[in-house]
Formats: sequence, structure tokens, C-alpha cells
Amino acid sequence: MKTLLSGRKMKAADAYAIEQIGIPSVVLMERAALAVALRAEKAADAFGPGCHIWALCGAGNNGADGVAAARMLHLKGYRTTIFMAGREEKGTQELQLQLSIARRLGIPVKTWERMKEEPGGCQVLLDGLFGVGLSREIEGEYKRCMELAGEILTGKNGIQEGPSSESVPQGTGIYGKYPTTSSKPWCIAIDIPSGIHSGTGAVMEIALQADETVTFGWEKMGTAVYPGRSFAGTVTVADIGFPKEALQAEPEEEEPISIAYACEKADLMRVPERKAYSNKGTFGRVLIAAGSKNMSGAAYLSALGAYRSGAGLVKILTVEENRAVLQTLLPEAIIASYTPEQLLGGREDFKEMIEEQMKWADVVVLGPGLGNEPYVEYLVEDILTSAFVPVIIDADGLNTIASHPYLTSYYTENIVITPHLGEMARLTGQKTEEIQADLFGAAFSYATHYGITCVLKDAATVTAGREGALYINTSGTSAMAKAGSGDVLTGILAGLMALGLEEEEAAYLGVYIHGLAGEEVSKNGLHSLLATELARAAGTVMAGTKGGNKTE
Ligand SMILES: NC(=O)C1=CN([C@@H]2O[C@H](COP(=O)(O)OP(=O)(O)OC[C@H]3O[C@@H](n4cnc5c(N)ncnc54)[C@H](OP(=O)(O)O)[C@@H]3O)[C@@H](O)[C@H]2O)[C@@H](O)CC1
Ligand SMILES: Nc1ncnc2c1ncn2[C@@H]1O[C@H](COP(=O)(O)OP(=O)(O)O)[C@@H](O)[C@H]1O
Ligand SMILES: [K+]
Repeated sequence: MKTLLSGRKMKAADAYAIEQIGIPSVVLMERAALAVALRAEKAADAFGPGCHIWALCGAGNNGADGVAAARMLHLKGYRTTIFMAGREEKGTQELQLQLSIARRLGIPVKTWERMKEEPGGCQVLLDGLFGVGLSREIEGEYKRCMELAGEILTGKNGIQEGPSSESVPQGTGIYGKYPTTSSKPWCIAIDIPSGIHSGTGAVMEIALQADETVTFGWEKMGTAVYPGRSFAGTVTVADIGFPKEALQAEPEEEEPISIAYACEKADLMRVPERKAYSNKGTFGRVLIAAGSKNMSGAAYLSALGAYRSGAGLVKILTVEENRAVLQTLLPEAIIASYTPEQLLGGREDFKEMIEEQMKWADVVVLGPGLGNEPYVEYLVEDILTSAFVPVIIDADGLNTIASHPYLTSYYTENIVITPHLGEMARLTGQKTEEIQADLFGAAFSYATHYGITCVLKDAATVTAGREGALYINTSGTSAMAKAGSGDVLTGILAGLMALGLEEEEAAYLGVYIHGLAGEEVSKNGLHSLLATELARAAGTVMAGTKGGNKTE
């Protein structure tokens, strides 16, 4: 698992390394600047002779990193100019030190306005305006400086020379690839793109678009979620000598959300092995309460996801009308059915039937395609009150809870909810934009308030455990932005739980596997993905796990 930090936590780790361990600040800075300079060299070499590197620096230590990197590049023979924003005399000690060294070496140091006049512009821009010290919206002079830098980065201010921007491939953000000839400079963000909130990924009024980001010690949470993620380009984490103990340091102001984790390929080994001496019962019984009249697809996709990710037995509990079609689509599934009339006519009988189904199940999926007829409220209530196994609630299950908030009183610790932003907005009464502005905060608050696991789905999905542990997903592609993807996810989570994983682990690992499955299918192009292919590819991803391709 990768560890990611909020800016405040990072500052606390910085301070710990300097004050408690005694590593001088400038030693850390020298290594940070070197990591940036090495990336800048590669970009400059790709442009060839005549490349002009600019370091755009603020008055804090992010700016000091930029000045130090500029010095290293100057000493290697690259043409380098430093542009300063903010008041130098009010800058940090480190900045003043780095500037005095740079000046003694004869590196030009100019104010940011002079960027407009510099003949030929730049080909590589180091963004050292703000790092993890950014604490408020950007305005005034800094904003004007960033507007100008933004124009330069998009080739709009006319100072660049070269072929038209349409004729060259632009900053692809792919590690190690640079436009070899371009009218737009290659931008390397130092630590984090300036203007991005290091904890939430929000744009603090304005932000600079980077092609790549060189960050120090640990990746910042703000570059793992959108929009920060799209401003960062490729992120490289440079080891600049922080000891692991620095992670114990707490930010000055208490901050509940300061650390998050992200799965890596090695985490696939958490999938349990498939034992040789086993039968279908060994691998868990998944019950999928899904579908409504003329809506059978969601139930099918969820069931398919569960089978493809290892469940031994899958039963779909749905309306009678769906029986024939589901049996044809997925003959491997058991079908149990009810009619809404039966439910409205005799609640007790219906409840008994549900209780029997719940006794059968090891894991329940509740919600895909259930619709919003009045009977769905009873169905949700009866399942929540009679299930003593993990229940994954999605889609109309969540919408029903949003319309009937008393249903949250049945939440227990083995509930996992998988809302997308719209569903989360309905559940919490917040606006979608508010949730989007802080995915970590939204998932954390809901999960810890109710003591459940919350999988808040987005292009970068955030999972919060019931005690507040946060996981950010790094796999997946835009090909997955298609109907049915979420239904498959519920099945994958259920399949992993059926294999024996606990709710929280199944949730973040399932989201990761789902994303990898999306990447697998996207090899054929980003537009054509079908949710059924996603389910099949989940099986392929799991074939690469410890338990997926061998038996003990
Ligand atoms: N030894 C170390 O510590 C190491 C540090 N390292 C580097 O230092 C970076 C952190 O440096 P930093 O803490 O000095 O803050 P930085 O990000 O440069 O911001 C500058 C100042 O701007 C201010 N400010 C905030 N918001 C503002 C706004 N909207 N508009 C205007 N001003 C605003 C705010 O000051 P304030 O006004 O709040 O007092 C802030 O202090 C880190 O990202 C990494 O690159 C590495 O070298 C490793 C070793
Ligand atoms: N741009 C994207 N990049 C990565 N994953 C995405 C993207 N867009 C959607 N997804 C994933 O696809 C799934 C969509 O779920 P959902 O909105 O519930 O779809 P549906 O209800 O149609 O099944 C989520 O798991 C989400 O994380
Ligand atoms: K920066």
C-alpha cells in the first residue's frame, strides 16, 4: 500500500525530521531540488540546444526548492532564469539563502512580470510558487502571476516561437515522454501544482497545469483526487531522506484527515487462495436483491461480477417478471422471485420470505435496478432488519434510504455503501459540488458518523472505513464512465467478501480490481467498454492473484 499525506501532515513530518531528528532543512531541500533538477534535465535535453529553463518561485520553501534546482541546472550548463513572485525580503530563511547563492553564481533573478518580456520564452518551467504551505484562495499579485504563467504554459501570450500548437503532440503526462518540439513549455510542478490544495485536490481559485510533478517523501492526497490529479500529470515521489518515524508527527492543529492509502499491484496478493479441497459452498453464497419490472440488467451485471470474482454460489432475488430473462442471461445463477403485490398484500409473509433468504446468504447486495416503487421501501427495511451478514447497498437501495432516512437506524458495522456523487448528495442533503470539493471529507464523515464502510465512487474513488481509515483508488480509466460499471462493482465487492475478506478490505481492494479490469478492457480503446466485459476482466485481474491461478 502506498501512503499519501495531507499538506499539514507533510509539514508536520518535515518539522519532525528537522527538529526532532536533526536533519538540517537545507539538506532536505538540496535533495528535493536535485530530484527536480534531474527531471528538468531530461525535459531540457529532449528539447535540445537553446532550451531556456525558468524557475517561477514564491517566497516560501517551495520557491526555495525552485531556486536551488535552477542553481543546479545552471551549474550543469543549462540556460536558466529565476522569476520571483511575492516579497523576497519577507521570504523564508531558506529562500533568502538560496537566492543569495544563485545571485553569486550570476543566475538572472527577475520579478515575475518580466516573464512577458523575455525573448524566446521558455521550454521548461519549474513551478515553485506554492507547495504544501498553500493555505487559502489565491488572489491579487499571485493570481495575476499565475494567470500570466498559465498563458505561457498554454502558449497564449505570444512570446513563444515554434510550430503551431496543433501540429505537435502536447504534454502527454506520460512519464519520460516530452514534446520534442513545441510552442508550449514542459511544466514540472515542485511538490504539488501551485494552486492545488494538498489535502483535498481542490483548485484554490487558480492552479498551474503541470506535465509532471516531483513530490517529496510521500505523495500528497491532493494529487490523487480530482481536480488536483489532472493538474499534476505524472507524479514521481522522490526520497529525500525523511525517516519513517516522521509519519508519527501530528499537525499543529488537530486534523482527522491527514493520511490515506492506495493499493498497488502487490496488494492483489490479499485475495484469498482458492483451496484445492473445496466445494461451491466454501466460497460463499451471494444474494443479490436487485432489479424491477423491465430492469433486469443491473441484477445480471452484479451477479456476473460476483461470480467472476470468485463467489461459489450467486442467487438473484428479483421480481417475477425478470425470472426468464435472468435465467437465460446467467443460467449459473439461482433465481428467487417475488411480486410487489404479494408484498403489499401481506407484509409478514414477505418478511418471513426475506428472513429465509437472508439466512441462506453470506453476503447481500441490495439495490441495483430496484426502482422507486413504494414497495421498495419495505424490501429495503426487511433486508436491513433481517440480514446479519455484510450488506452492500447501492443505487436505488441508497435512494430509498435517502427518501426514508429512518432506514439509516438499521445500519450496522457490516454495511458497505457504494454511492456515486449524486447518490451521496441525496443521502447527505449536500450539493454534489460540495461533495466533489472534498471527497475524503465526505466519505470520512459519513462512514464515521454511521460506523459503516463508504465507497464514494468517482473517477478517483475514495473508500472510508468505519473507523475513518481512507483509501484512494489509483486504477481505472474513463472507459468505465458507462452504464453498468457500478453494478459490476457491487458484484466484485460481494465476491471478495464471499471469499472471506472483511468489508473494508474487500471494499478498497474490490475498487482497485474493478479499476484494473477497466484498464484491461480499455486496451481495446476507451470508447467501447461494456460492463459485461468489465466483469470478465475482473476475473482476468484476479487470475494474477495468489489465489487466482493455483491451488494449495
Ligand atoms: N525543510 C523543509 O521545510 C522542506 C520543505 N520543502 C518544500 O517547502 C514547501 C513548503 O514550504 P512553505 O511551508 O514555506 O510554504 P509554500 O508552499 O512555499 O508557500 C509559501 C507561503 O505562502 C503563503 N501562502 C499560503 N497561501 C497563500 C495564498 N493563497 N496567497 C499568498 N500566500 C500564501 C504561506 O505563508 P502565510 O502567508 O500563510 O504565512 C506559505 O508559507 C514544500 O511544498 C516543499 O516544496 C522541501 O524542500 C523539503 C524540505
Ligand atoms: N472517468 C472514470 N475513471 C475511472 N473510473 C470511473 C470513471 N467514471 C466512472 N468510473 C467508475 O465506474 C463506476 C460507475 O458507477 P455508477 O455511476 O454507479 O454506474 P452505474 O450505476 O451505471 O453502474 C464507478 O465505480 C466509478 O468509479
Ligand atoms: K509548486
